[in-house]
Amino acid sequence: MPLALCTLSHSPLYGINDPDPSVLNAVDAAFDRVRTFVEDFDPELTIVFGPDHYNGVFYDMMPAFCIGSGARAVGDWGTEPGPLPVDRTAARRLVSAVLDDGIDVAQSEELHVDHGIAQPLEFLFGKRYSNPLVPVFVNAVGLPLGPMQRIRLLGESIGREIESWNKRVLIVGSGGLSHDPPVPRLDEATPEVLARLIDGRNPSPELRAERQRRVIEAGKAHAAGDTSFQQINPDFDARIMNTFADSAVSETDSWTTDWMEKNGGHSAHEIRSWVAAFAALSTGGSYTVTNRWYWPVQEWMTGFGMMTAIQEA
Ligand SMILES: O=C(O)CCc1cccc(O)c1O
Ligand SMILES: [Fe+2]
Repeated sequence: MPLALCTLSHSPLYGINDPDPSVLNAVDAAFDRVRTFVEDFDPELTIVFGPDHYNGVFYDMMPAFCIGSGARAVGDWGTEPGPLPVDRTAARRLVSAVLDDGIDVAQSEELHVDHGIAQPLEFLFGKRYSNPLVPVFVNAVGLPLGPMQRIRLLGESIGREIESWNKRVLIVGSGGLSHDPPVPRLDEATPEVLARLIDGRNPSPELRAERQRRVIEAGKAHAAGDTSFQQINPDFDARIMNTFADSAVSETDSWTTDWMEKNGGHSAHEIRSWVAAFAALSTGGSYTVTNRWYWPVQEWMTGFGMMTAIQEA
């Protein structure tokens, strides 16, 4: 039974700071194509790899990656709050299989996910989706991060296991390409920010609104040409997407955290979700990238890319 993949950038500024209609229409048309791709594939299960931005996972216990055998959306940036339709049995089997492979994955029976996982699901399945899924948190902002090889091995381990289930499984990878939005960082946190990075769950509506306002302002400034932000890097993004299109997933092992940050900005680590997704797809043999799109969108503060791929029969 074939596996299918779609990897896509996210940006909470979609629908808030929108680019020129010609760009927005092109992105929306691509989303329509991706949705058709998913409907045609008709997944029985969806595995979604995505990051968190200190809305659901904090430094009180920061795992490198964590499989959610239960999950709830925190509802940031207008995403729907509440429980996710997690296939607990499938998720627990994945945890066992990955541990058996010698990868010390964390498990959560109630993984809190933010727009990093909720936004692509809503884009793909609509607001109130009920199709079974397994969310996998991939640490991309809580530095320090381990080597890229580990995320590839995690993806491959998950890929081998789902391959053995003989089900139509859709693999989703969520994250921006090059981008550097104002996400707080441990190494420069004031005591007040540090407290939020350790224990920031259920912020007051005022605090959440203030954080979001800061990101919206940054997006506006970025779009207006403020160069104090690290710029979107289309060459870097093309290199990333070409690597996946060329089925060269293991080349990502040599990408260092430093290299990714210098060329792609701090949030470029979200590409780890794409690595996990393509690694999972690659375990069943060769795959074909059926579509790819890319726009550098200043208003959304990110290189915005999407790819779809299927296993070759
Ligand atoms: O709310 C936040 O902390 C960061 C929001 C954010 C902005 C642009 C692109 C992203 O991928 C992203 O996640
Ligand atoms: Fe993000």
